Amino acid sequence: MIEIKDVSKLFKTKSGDVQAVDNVSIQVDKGEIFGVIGYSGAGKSTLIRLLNGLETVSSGDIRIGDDYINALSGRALRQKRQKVSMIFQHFNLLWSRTVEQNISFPLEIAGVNRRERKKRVKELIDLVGLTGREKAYPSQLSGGQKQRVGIARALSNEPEVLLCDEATSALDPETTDEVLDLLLDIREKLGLTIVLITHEMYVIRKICDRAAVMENGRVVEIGEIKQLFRNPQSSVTKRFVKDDIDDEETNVSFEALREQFPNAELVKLSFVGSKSKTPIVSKIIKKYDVDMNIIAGSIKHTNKESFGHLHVTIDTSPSVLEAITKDLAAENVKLEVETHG
Ligand SMILES: Nc1ncnc2c1ncn2[C@@H]1O[C@H](COP(=O)(O)OP(=O)(O)OP(=O)(O)O)[C@@H](O)[C@H]1O
Repeated sequence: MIEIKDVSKLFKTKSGDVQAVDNVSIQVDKGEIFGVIGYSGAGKSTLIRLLNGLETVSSGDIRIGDDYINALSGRALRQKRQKVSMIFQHFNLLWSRTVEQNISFPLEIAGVNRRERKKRVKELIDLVGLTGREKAYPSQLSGGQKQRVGIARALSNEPEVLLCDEATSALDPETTDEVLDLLLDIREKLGLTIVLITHEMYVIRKICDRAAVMENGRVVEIGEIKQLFRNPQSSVTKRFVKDDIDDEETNVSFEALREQFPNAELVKLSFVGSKSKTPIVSKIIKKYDVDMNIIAGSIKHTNKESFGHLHVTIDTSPSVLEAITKDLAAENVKLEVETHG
């Protein structure tokens, strides 16, 4: 559906050249929710603006559907933009227009007749759950409702791709969840392909199928969400994953534990999906006759499955620990030693 091939973007500024996007290649399948995550300045905004032709590539190609975005201009580009629409962090609504007038606006520009517009606007209002709020002005809506209007407006011309530019960054956690659920729902109902950029790993985990991690304009890691969480490779991915996983309960103080269990190994067990239900810990305790204490644990959910971590102490010899590590690996549970006893 989307093919970004060897794309670079260089900005020439008075204070020198800025390589905002550096030789990036990404493919996104039809119906996929693909996330791009990175800290400020990583190049996410530039990349997403290249996708809808708001910026032009310095080199490389971007294909969406049958069209090469960099080969389009003028009317052809404007038409393509109707099929590659976008929602924004600050909603970008027209403040003097009501909800229904905002949603109708792109249809007016596209020359859709009044009757058709009315029908389409009603469908979209139902789809995003704003029935009853048609005549409200943006200033009368909550942040979540404003983003719903943004989503409905972006969907008005039946796009193939929806680009989300930090779409939930201005929202509180509960409203973020509502908007993310709406995006999942829309993907389900419309088979839409979604590309989102964010600096929040939570957003990636909650709805994306795959993600790319950017740093200094480059993609440093790309993969399925499960893989990024289970086995992050780059230091920046590790930081994002850690920030998302480490809630207060799992913030284990290793120093205190070392004092409490001076002879034990402190280990982290990571598991995915159904394995979280099998009695792996009790099997290991019985088989090796070892003492294990569960210190902390957490389970997180992605749009496909759950994965979790258990922090435990094991009082045993290095050779038995090695055998346990192998047994667990066969069950798809990763054992990492956190501190040495
Ligand atoms: N129009 C521009 N002219 C010059 N430099 C730019 C321009 N747009 C972006 N940059 C630079 O390109 C780099 C990448 O910026 P970009 O906005 O794409 O990153 P980002 O990951 O989206 O960060 P943020 O979340 O802060 O927007 C930064 O160094 C930025 O200063």
